Amino acid sequence: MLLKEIKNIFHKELGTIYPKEEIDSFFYACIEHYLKLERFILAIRPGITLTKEEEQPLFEALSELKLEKPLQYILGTTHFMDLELQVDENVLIPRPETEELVQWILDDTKSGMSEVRSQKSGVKNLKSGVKDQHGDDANLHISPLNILDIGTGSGCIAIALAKNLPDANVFALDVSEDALLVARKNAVSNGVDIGFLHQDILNAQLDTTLVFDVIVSNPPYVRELEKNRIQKNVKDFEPDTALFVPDEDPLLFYRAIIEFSEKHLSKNGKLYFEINQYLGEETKALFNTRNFSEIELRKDIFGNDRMLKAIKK
Ligand SMILES: C[S@@+](CC[C@H](N)C(=O)[O-])C[C@H]1O[C@@H](n2cnc3c(N)ncnc32)[C@H](O)[C@@H]1O
Repeated sequence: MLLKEIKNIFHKELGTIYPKEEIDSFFYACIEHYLKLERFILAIRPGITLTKEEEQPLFEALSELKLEKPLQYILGTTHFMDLELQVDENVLIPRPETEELVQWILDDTKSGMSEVRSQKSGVKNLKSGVKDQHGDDANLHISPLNILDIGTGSGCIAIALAKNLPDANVFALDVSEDALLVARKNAVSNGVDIGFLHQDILNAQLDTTLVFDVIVSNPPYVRELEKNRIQKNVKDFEPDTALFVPDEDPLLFYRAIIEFSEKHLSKNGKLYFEINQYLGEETKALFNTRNFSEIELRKDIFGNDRMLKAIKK
């Protein structure tokens, strides 16, 4: 069959469910993924014809798109920052808002490291004046950062941090063994070394000597009452354990992670959260009686309260 005919079938079959531009993007993502064909192929070879074997995965993807299965689960892959990650229905599909959270941590951490470097090399300079080829103190030893990602899912946060902070020791924790399996594969395919922990954060049993400099979490935060605002493709296909919390106690994970951080975050260590946009002030208030300072709420690119940072006293 002609490729352009298959494109028309995509539009005919999906036209009542998705906008035209989205159907185009599904179609081009499918031909790129299954057939390694660029999206401009139809412009340069309008008569391109596929064999039955080549058509088959496109029609299979079409049937799943009709059921509103997310394209990332159909293709089994997605992008997060500059990473390619494997995803399946055991893990949440990483969201762009979470990229903003990771970028916040990277900006803070990189500027923190250069401050420490310049302070230390300044002091040392007075005494020895020894510099390496980059102008840094040759004897300067900065101990590696220990970072923990709680509720790692696909591993997106932990892997992006490990990739961008190659000197850090990164750990990632999840209650779901199936999610950890996916995260492990993603760590391998992206060439990073991560310590995985299978734990329930609501009842964590971690050695008290394990202390982190940065703890980050995007825990489940969608209330049952918000379910009807959520699109069918999220509700029907993404894992409930990754998404939902009870209406009567929507911040249970935040409370547990703050308590955990009282024990496992170093002095001046930083805690970062992705949060429910409707519960920004309530989440911030959880820190009122806690041993934290400089609580900062931040909005995402859509203008919603989405991130929070706190520093352990
Ligand atoms: C919102 S998803 C975030 C996944 C990933 N970090 C991301 O940003 O895309 C929340 C994750 O928390 C995990 N989770 C749920 N309950 C948990 C618990 N009690 N202890 C540890 N992890 C839990 C889920 O399995 C899921 O992977």
